[in-house]
Amino acid sequence: MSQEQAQAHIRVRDLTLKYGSKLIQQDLTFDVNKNDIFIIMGGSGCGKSTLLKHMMGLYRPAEGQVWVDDNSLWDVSDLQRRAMMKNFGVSYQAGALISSLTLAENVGMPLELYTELSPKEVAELASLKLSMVGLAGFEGYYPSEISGGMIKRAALARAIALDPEILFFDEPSAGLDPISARLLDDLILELRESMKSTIVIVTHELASIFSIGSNAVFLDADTQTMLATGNPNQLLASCDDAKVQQFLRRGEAANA
Ligand SMILES: Nc1ncnc2c1ncn2[C@@H]1O[C@H](COP(=O)(O)OP(=O)(O)OP(=O)(O)O)[C@@H](O)[C@H]1O
Repeated sequence: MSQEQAQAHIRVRDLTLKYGSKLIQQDLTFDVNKNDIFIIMGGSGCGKSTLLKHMMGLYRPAEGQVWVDDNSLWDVSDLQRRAMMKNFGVSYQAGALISSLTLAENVGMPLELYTELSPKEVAELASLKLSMVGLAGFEGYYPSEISGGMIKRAALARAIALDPEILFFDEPSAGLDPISARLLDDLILELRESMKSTIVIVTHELASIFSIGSNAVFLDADTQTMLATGNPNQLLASCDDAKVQQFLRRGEAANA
């Protein structure tokens, strides 16, 4: 293995997450490897979205570091951090698309904001990104005119508009029926291959966790820290922690 492969893409070290004085999570230390589909999992309200926002540079941690390659997000200048964040593509659970803009305009927005491309080039690139998520021909549609699954796909197209090295998705398949959720999982796998990106996902969909997750961290609300990290299938097979087992077995007897 070369040295480049040996170093994790994102290294979270001794991270403490707080809102004001309210502690959410502490002592978080784990690695996200290049090309991982890394799942942040855990029960409701344990701090998954909060961790994601800290990893993407939106919130400054109370303690600890988030390293991306050789740079610690909060130990560089604001300018450098913004440059690092240009390599991040983001899709949130809610409000993913602007309803008054067409799909092509939604996807083109980051290109208009962050590049010097001409309107024609923006339109062409937006069209290409839409085709990458199976939405060729839907450039002129408004979000209200397409299905929930297509909206999620368009949100992913917008997240990949700038060819980011790292994609952060918060509950990408929330609210979808199982078949549409499965199709979205397939798409995420395809994007990982075509973009060669590292993907960090918040989800509590067990089907997704097991089918696309290559690596994961489990957060616990009671102890306010992580109880496990690793491949979800391996955690299911060999993690000793009862709460992790209970979660991965959908609440079925942890001692089974
Ligand atoms: N901006 C905020 N200010 C203060 N507290 C917050 C803020 N955002 C979230 N919280 C609190 O932090 C805790 C963790 O929230 P977070 O949304 O990160 O959890 P989660 O694991 O993603 O939850 P869910 O699975 O229900 O979406 C919750 O108690 C929540 O109420």
